[in-house]
Amino acid sequence: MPGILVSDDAPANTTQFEKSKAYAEQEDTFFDDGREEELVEFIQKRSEQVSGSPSKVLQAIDEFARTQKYLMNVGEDKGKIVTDLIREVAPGTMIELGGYCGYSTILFGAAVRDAGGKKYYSLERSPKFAKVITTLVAIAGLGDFVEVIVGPSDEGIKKLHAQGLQKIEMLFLDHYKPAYTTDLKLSEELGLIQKGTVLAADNVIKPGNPPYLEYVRSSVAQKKLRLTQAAKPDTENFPGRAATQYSKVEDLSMDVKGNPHLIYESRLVDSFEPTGVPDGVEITRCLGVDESG
Ligand SMILES: C[S@@+](CC[C@H](N)C(=O)[O-])C[C@H]1O[C@@H](n2cnc3c(N)ncnc32)[C@H](O)[C@@H]1O
Repeated sequence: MPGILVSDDAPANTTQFEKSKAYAEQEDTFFDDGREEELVEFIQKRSEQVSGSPSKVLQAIDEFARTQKYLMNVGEDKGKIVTDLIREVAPGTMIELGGYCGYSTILFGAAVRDAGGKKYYSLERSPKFAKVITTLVAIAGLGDFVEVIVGPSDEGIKKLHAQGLQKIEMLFLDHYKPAYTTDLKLSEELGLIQKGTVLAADNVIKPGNPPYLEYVRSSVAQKKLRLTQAAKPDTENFPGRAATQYSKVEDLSMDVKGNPHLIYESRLVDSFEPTGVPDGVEITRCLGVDESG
């Protein structure tokens, strides 16, 4: 494929992609066409060998995506960026937006558990995919550690807040691309984003997420100024089919303003999609609140 750096032996997260590990190419229709059920069958057939081992279940999911059909997982290279961060932050709880078949759920759930954490929440809109996550998480032995919350992410965030969640320690954003910004602003309004909160956002290069990058890289003054201007729909400025990626444009509230006083420090970590296509993870840390008014 053009534009892809390849090597047979480079380790993950260097400037090169190890092509022997590439997933099957992404087709025009690349999810919800029966492949998720095929994956469950593939893993269940191997359950004796992989049961109770997150890393073995992940290897089996990778094997399916390499030899059978593409899966829209975060993959090994970008996954390592986030697991390294989990080891550093050691969050008590972590939330992901968009769980799909549970690859990130198992990879990051195990990392949070191994770092001494208490719970991993996976917010997944599709009841069918939520069932796949629950099945594979149970095979990996993480059934008691992971809670899957079925429904749109904004409802899941509000539910967790209503149940007493006071702060988001770590958030992985990997769902409907325009909802990254809206859900972050909602979390800000609920007071869940505080000094020390760490955000990891997938796919900020492929397919890209210009509104999210603009928001987390803005100063407090820039965010305050933008609030005085007319609001733009969150589906604007998306490349290709990113805005409609999950079959239809989701309803996103235009009323969510966020908290412009939160100070962020944000940086891109370059990496690769599991197919070898260049992508990156945006890592954002909340440094506190600007009290100057
Ligand atoms: C790219 S996949 C997630 C991949 C997963 N994080 C992994 O790496 O294994 C995106 C998922 O987000 C889900 N999704 C889309 N919009 C959503 C929303 N508003 N709330 C929750 N989940 C959503 C889709 O159903 C899909 O399963």
